[in-house]
Amino acid sequence: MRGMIQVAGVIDQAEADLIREEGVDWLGFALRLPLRNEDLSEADAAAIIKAIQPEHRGVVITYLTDAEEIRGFCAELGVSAIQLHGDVPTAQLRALRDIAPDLYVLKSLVVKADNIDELAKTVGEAADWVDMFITDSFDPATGAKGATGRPHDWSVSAELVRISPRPLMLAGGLTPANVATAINRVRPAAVDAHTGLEDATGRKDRLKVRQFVAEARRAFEEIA
Ligand SMILES: O=C(O)c1ccccc1NCC(=O)[C@H](O)[C@H](O)COP(=O)(O)O
Repeated sequence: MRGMIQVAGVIDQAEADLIREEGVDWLGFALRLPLRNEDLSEADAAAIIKAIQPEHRGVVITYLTDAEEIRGFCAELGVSAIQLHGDVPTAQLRALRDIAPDLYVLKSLVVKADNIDELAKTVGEAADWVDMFITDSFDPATGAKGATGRPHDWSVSAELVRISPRPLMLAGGLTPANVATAINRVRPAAVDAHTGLEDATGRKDRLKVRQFVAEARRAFEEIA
């Protein structure tokens, strides 16, 4: 799985349609978050996910950490992929693989000022139980570990790509203007963007999504 594009923070059916029409592969729905309100209800997310055709995929982005709870939530929503953004113990990742072997699991690696050793250790410990890692940015001002709109030190993500036995998705402050450079520097298997594709009202801007997809596809072809 290489050259994959995810757009996160879907807020309703119209936005999901826009993202899909512009050629994005995966649609991320942020639910059960500690720091901010969800953009949509779980019932609305489930209805949108149900209508997603097999060439696309709905991914639930959450801070849940308990394997049983994660499995139950995915079943309720009808999703086949989960992005775990919290500090999930390795034992819970292993338990999740045991009870939901077909669930595609992405595990976040939140890049801070000096935590590359800790992230490398997580890659080593978690790789057997996850399908993909996602590097994302930390905002020290708010404590946010996602949807920060801030790029991080891409050399950290590049090193994690080098050592990880699993594919890695790059996220954090990506925009149409920087995604090609980011792909060339980090050489990830996938990219994700959220706030960098929004307009002034907080909805996804069609032109920004279109440009992001075009720039990312071009860069993925260059590094292939
Ligand atoms: O998408 C969210 O609302 C969200 C909230 C809390 C934690 C993570 C969240 N999303 C994870 C993502 O995959 C985002 O797209 C990623 O953090 C990149 O966001 P941005 O820097 O705004 O492009």
